[in-house]
Amino acid sequence: MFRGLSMPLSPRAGPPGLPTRRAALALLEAVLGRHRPLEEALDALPAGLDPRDRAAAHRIASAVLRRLGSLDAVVEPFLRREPPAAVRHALRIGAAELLLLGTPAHAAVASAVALVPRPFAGLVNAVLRRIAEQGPAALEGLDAERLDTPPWLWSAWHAAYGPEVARAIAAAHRVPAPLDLTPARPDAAPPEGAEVLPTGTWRLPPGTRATELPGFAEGAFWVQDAAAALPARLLAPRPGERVADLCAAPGGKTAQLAAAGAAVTAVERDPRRAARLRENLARLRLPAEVVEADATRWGEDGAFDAVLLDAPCTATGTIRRHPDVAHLKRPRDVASAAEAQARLLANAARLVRPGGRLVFATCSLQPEEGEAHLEGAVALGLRLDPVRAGEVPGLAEAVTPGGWLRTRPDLWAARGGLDGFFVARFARPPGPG
Ligand SMILES: C[S@@+](CC[C@H](N)C(=O)[O-])C[C@H]1O[C@@H](n2cnc3c(N)ncnc32)[C@H](O)[C@@H]1O
Repeated sequence: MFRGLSMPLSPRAGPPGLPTRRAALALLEAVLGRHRPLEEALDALPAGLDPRDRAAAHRIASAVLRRLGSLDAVVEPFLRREPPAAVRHALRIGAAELLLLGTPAHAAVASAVALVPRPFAGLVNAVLRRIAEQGPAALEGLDAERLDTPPWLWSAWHAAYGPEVARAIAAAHRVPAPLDLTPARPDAAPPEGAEVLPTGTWRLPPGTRATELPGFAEGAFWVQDAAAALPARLLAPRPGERVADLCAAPGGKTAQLAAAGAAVTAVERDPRRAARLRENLARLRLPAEVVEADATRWGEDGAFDAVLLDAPCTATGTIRRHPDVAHLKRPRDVASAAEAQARLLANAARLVRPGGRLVFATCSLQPEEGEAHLEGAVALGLRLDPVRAGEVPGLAEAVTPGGWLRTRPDLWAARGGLDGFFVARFARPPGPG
C-alpha cells in the first residue's frame, strides 16, 4: 500500500511543479547526455521560465548529480533492462525528491510520471511508489562515498591522499557548499548571519543569494570560496607594485590584488569572460587594466614585481560547488590541462623581474595539476618560497611539509569545508639568471 499518495494518479494530467521538473530533466540531459557544463545548461533554459522554477530545477539537478551513484543503486533492483535516458533521468529526479529533498511523495511521483512518454508511465509510477514506501532508509547501508564518486577520481584520490582522506573528500561532496564572500575592505562589517573565517572570508549558509545581500550593488564584497582567496593573499601585493594576474576572469583575484593597492594588469583570453571581468571590477569600483590576450605568450620579460597565475584546470577541487564537474571530466582532461599549465607557468616565470615573486594556483585535486609542476618551476629558474602556517590562520594543516598549500573539501569540515586548491609561491632570484 502506498501511503503518501492521497489522490488518484493521472500520468497525463500535468501536476503542479511540472515546469520545474521538465527544466531539471533538460539540465540532466545536457550534463549527462551531451556533456555540457551545468552553468551553460542553466543559461540555455527557456527565457520565459519562472526564476523560482529555474532555481528549483537547479537544486534538483544538483542533488541528482551529487548523489548519482547512490540514486542509481536505489533504482537498480526495480529495473529489468536499461530504460531510455529520459526515463532513467525521471527516475533519478523522482528518487532525489523522495529521498534527499523532502518533496511530498504524491508530488514527487506524479511529476516524475508526467515527464516520461506514456509507455513508461506505469514503470516510473511503480518504481517510485516502491522507493517512496522505503523512504530515506533506501539509502542506508550504501557505500555512498564510493558510489557517488566516478571510479577514476576515487582511484586518483586514493593514490594521492590515501584511503581515509579520499573517503573524506567524497563525503564532503555530498553537502552543498556555503556562500563565501571576500570583503572589499578588511574592516567592513559582515552581513547579518555571516561567520568571519580566520582568513577573513565571510561565510553564509548554503543557498544564500549574494545579489540580495545589502552592499552587493555598492561593491562591498564579491563571491569567492575561502580557499580561492588564498593565492592572492600569499602573493601579498604592496601598494603601487606592478602585478600581473594571468587567466583572470571572472576576477576574484584581480579584485583582491587591486583592493590591496597594486597596479594590476589582468590578462584573460576569452573575450566574453574578459567582459564579465570588466563588469565585476566596475561594480566593485576597483581599478585594473584588462588585457585580452593569450597568457602563454603575452608580456615583456621581467616587467612585473609579482605575477599571479591561477591557471585553467579540471576544477576537481570545486565539485561540492559544481557537482557536474565529477561527471564531465575525464583522465585525458587532466593530462591536457597539465600541459597547458606548464606552458602558462613558463611564460609567467619570464614576466617576473629578478627579485620578484610568483604564485601558481589551480583549483584541482589532481597532483598532475599541482605538485607535479614544482620541478618544472625550479627548472625555469624559480625558487620555492615556503608558505608559513601563520600566513593562513586556522589552516596550518593545509600547509605541506614541502612549503606549498594543499586545501581539500574535507578541511574545515565543521565550518562547511573549502574548495580544493594547490598554491605554491616562488621567488625569482635577484641578479643575472
Ligand atoms: C581558473 S579560471 C580563473 C579564475 C580567476 N583567476 C578568478 O579568480 O576569478 C581560468 C581562466 O583562464 C582563462 N584562460 C585559459 N587559458 C588562457 C590563456 N592561455 N590565456 C589567458 N587566459 C586563459 C579562462 O578563460 C578562464 O577565465
